Amino acid sequence: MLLNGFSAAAQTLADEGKLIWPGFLSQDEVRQLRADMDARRDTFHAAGIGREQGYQRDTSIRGDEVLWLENDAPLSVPILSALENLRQTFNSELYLGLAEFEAHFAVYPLGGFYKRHLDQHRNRDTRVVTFVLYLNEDWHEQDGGQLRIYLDGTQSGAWQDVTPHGGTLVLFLSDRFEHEVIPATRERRSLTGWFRRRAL
Ligand SMILES: O=C(O)CCC(=O)C(=O)O
Ligand SMILES: [Fe+2]
Repeated sequence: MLLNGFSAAAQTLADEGKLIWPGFLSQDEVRQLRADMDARRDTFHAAGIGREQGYQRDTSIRGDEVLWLENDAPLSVPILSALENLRQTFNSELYLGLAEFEAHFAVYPLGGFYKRHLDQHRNRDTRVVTFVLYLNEDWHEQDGGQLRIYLDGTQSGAWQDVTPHGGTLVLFLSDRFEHEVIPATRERRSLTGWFRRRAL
């Protein structure tokens, strides 16, 4: 796991609003986290959209299954403490006032997708930075499953596709980039979450 370069990552996030970081985890670490997911596979549930009264499950919008992780969940790779260090770096370098993070494992079944969306909930904008860490083995371009990041607000606007190679970490400002998950021809896994400010 890369434990340096966090300051440079903060700078890129400040300059560009996003950061693609291939090789954040080694393939061996990816395998270990996949095993952690497998051990918890029975406890995953269909992901929803919105929160509290607005919460709903809608498989026409997203088709993944998730397992929320406690911040001290015992995993084979200390990824949660690395994310905690990243949170602290973003605070000290960028004054983002990130109070905490939330994270879940996600599994998209074959053909699964998540339609274009913004990660902030309409009534509670506490999500500041989104992170997605891919946990796939031997992913190829033709397997699909790209994360499509829209670079401006318009439907016709340009986008950037990220192939979900195992070990790649993606970070972006949650209120800036709409994005979607393109269907894949195989199961697609990740650890996804958000650095958040405290609700006012
Ligand atoms: O898995 C991805 O690439 C992105 C997932 C996502 O957009 C989300 O969970 O909000
Ligand atoms: Fe998202």
